[in-house]
Amino acid sequence: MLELSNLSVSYGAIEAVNSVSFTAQPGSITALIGANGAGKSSLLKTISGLVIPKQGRVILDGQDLALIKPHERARLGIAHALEGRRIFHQHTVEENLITAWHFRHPKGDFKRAQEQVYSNFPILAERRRAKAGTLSGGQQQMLILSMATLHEPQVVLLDEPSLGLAPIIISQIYDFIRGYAQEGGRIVLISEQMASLALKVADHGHVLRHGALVQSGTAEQLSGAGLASAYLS
Ligand SMILES: Nc1ncnc2c1ncn2[C@@H]1O[C@H](COP(=O)(O)OP(=O)(O)OP(=O)(O)O)[C@@H](O)[C@H]1O
Repeated sequence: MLELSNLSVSYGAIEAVNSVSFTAQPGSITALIGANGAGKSSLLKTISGLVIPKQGRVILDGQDLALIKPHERARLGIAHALEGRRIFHQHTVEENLITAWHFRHPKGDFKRAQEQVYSNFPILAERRRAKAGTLSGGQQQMLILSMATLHEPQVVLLDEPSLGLAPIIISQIYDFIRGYAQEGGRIVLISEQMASLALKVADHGHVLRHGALVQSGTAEQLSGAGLASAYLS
């Protein structure tokens, strides 16, 4: 279980996250919903360790992560796909996968992991020798998700994975994320500006506004009336 307790983040005078607490269970997807600047990315960064909170705790399976550096969190099984398509554009699809594999000092079998990627997203197999910069936005997002999940991390943080993608690609990507969370009992957190998209894939949602949680519930509860007005203003 992942537990966020009373987390606050500031950048100088800017309060990005204000006393946020919630838990996320294995096998479930949690959506962080909010407008531009609501604090979603900052919250995800406190979990992967890229941002040090002003107060509060991040606890994974009972372990307080306060003193654990980002690269050590990655080895503990926390993967973070940052906002924007951060891949090596001049390298091929296969080279990007190899880089992601070696980045985390694996002991396992790369070939097997790679075949799993190509079975999840056959288009990546077709384009394995293409430079990543020549892929479509959807294919790049598939590559990013594949790189983030290559080591089968226990916790996956996805910052706006659907941004700028066509609905058919979004549903393909979300199907993969759902399977990844459910089949392996993993914890997935997704940040999304579009509540309707996030709530289609998530089990639970938390609405952030100006850094604070203003609404929480199951996806079904949040899909009801009143959500938009809670966070769009
Ligand atoms: N490195 C930084 N330095 C200063 N202010 C920052 C920094 N990163 C974020 N902020 C500010 O913190 C607040 C929350 O930003 P954050 O990126 O966490 O929100 P968000 O909900 O993820 O928005 P977006 O969807 O635009 O990424 C905003 O006011 C933003 O301008």
